[in-house]
Amino acid sequence: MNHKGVIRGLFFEIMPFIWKSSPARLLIMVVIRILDALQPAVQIYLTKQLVEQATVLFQGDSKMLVPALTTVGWQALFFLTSLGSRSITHMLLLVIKQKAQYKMDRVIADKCSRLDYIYFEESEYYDRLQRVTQGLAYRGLSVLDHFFLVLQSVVTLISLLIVLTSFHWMLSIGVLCLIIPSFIINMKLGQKRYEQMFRQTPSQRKVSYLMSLMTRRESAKEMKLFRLYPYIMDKWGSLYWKNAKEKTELEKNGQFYGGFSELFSYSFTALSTIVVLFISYTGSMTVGVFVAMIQTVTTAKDSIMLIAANLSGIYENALFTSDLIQFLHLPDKKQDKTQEKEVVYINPLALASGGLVVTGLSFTYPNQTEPALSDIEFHIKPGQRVAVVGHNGAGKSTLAKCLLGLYRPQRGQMLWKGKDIFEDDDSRAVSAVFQDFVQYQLTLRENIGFGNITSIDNEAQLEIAAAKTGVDMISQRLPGGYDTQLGHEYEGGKELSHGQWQKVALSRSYFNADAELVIYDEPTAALDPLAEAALFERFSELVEGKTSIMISHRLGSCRNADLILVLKGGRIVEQGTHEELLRLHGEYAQMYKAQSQWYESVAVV
Ligand SMILES: Nc1ncnc2c1ncn2[C@@H]1O[C@H](COP(=O)(O)OP(=O)(O)OP(=O)(O)O)[C@@H](O)[C@H]1O
Repeated sequence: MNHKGVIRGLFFEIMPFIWKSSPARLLIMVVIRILDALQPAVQIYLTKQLVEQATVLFQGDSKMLVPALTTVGWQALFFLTSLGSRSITHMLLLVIKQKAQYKMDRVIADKCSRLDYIYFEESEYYDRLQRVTQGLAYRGLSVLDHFFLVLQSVVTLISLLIVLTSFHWMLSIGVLCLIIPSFIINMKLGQKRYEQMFRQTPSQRKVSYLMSLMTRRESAKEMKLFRLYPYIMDKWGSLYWKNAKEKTELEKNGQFYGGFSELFSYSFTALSTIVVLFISYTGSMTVGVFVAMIQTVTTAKDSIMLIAANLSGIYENALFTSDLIQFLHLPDKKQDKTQEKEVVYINPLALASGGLVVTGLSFTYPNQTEPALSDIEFHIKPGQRVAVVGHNGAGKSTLAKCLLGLYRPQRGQMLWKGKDIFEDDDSRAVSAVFQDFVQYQLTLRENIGFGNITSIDNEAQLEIAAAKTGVDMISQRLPGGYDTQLGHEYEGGKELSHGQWQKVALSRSYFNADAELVIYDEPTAALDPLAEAALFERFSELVEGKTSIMISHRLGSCRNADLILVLKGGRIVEQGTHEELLRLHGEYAQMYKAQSQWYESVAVV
């Protein structure tokens, strides 16, 4: 984003966003800050008064005592008012920030919910997400602090400039000139910090990843077993220090140029004092006015430095929030420019019989040249049980994700009951169990109920879904039954075995009674042989009335399927029933023979 874009984003997106999150509080803040900003001018006036009254008092005129004490009283009153307003604004700002943070986090989560799943497969996405969340937590809302400080300093400065101009116009011009070097230096530094953060995001992410390898439960087993700690720690350390040194280098430059700016402002104050001294030499000035002038110049200089620092602070933070703006402007649907507009022929007979019709489906992952799926064609009639088999990397999971509408294929069509899967997002009609299913660190009830969130409180449906996979038995052994917190991440959570978690994931898919198409990607990989056999025995009953697609490496489990699709190198190389495929003596027959031979040889041993 260029300078203009950053400023536009700040004024037309970030500021209105913050404003809308708490307009009344912000308005009160603005009023209090403006009143507060007039304080220095009033204090300088009162100091001048006090010095002049004290001078008269020192000359032995005791009548001046009461007015002098009154001035001290006013000073104390203003001090107390400013103290009160400071704590009010502190509290107001806290609530404003909480509200804005909440709204921003919601907007980000909402955006994530709308983005195509394919974004989540890209490293650039994670880099950006890290910058966005970091930018928000540490930067986005600091704009607000900087804004208020600028507002307050500008009002203070204007009031002081009026005082200075009444004394000598050159002093006002001099004060104003101070802003230029300070602003430029701070702005350049801010830009450099942002560029550095942008450059370092991938390696920062790697630093966090390496740290998590050393601290997280999932990796602890292998880290200890393979004695990886020293190696990973070295890798983490060198990357950590590479980033840290770059940051130190930048800050060193910052300090150097910052020193210049300080020197410049000090020279100005010294020069102004000399000018005021020369003028006072003419004898037209009282001590009170002299003190007031010096104080005005110093306070005005401080206001200028504050304005410069905070303006560049706003710019720097705006650079950080520009990532947020770009993130929020990402098109929800990832448009693939290479998408071919070729018309794909669809068999009208297949279409008429309903079910799932897939024609000419091709899909290539972003940043890849080789397609993961090419020219996939098949037809599944309503209620059929289909198995998808193939070697590792053949494209089975990719096909499942395409069928679930998670990936948008570059070519071809997938029609469910005559409607394009991608265009017609009726997610309630589809359910799935993924290879890498989620172990929600929440209650067992939620872990199952998430299969159909609208029915999460339906106790009877929960019992049925749990009974189908034996989760009802697991629940009986848990202290809080279905309301037991699962997992190890939070206090009081009960951890399940991987196979038990898989049963819970299966129950989740059964919980969606409305699902007409169910896709299972290796649903029994973690189950013990008895549990797996029991599940397959009842499989027909479990998926009764639904169309099901099961990806499995265990070919024995596919024997009863109505249709078996054999994938190889992203293409369907064979399709038919178990008997038909065996008769072909092709890929499937070879895989089946290899597996059954292994079982037989194990039996002989
Ligand atoms: N996110 C991704 N980005 C790029 N390429 C990918 C991605 N996921 C998978 N692939 C590639 O796509 C191909 C098909 O992968 P897929 O996961 O569909 O295979 P699979 O048949 O399910 O394998 P397995 O049996 O091992 O689960 C592989 O060559 C794999 O390297």
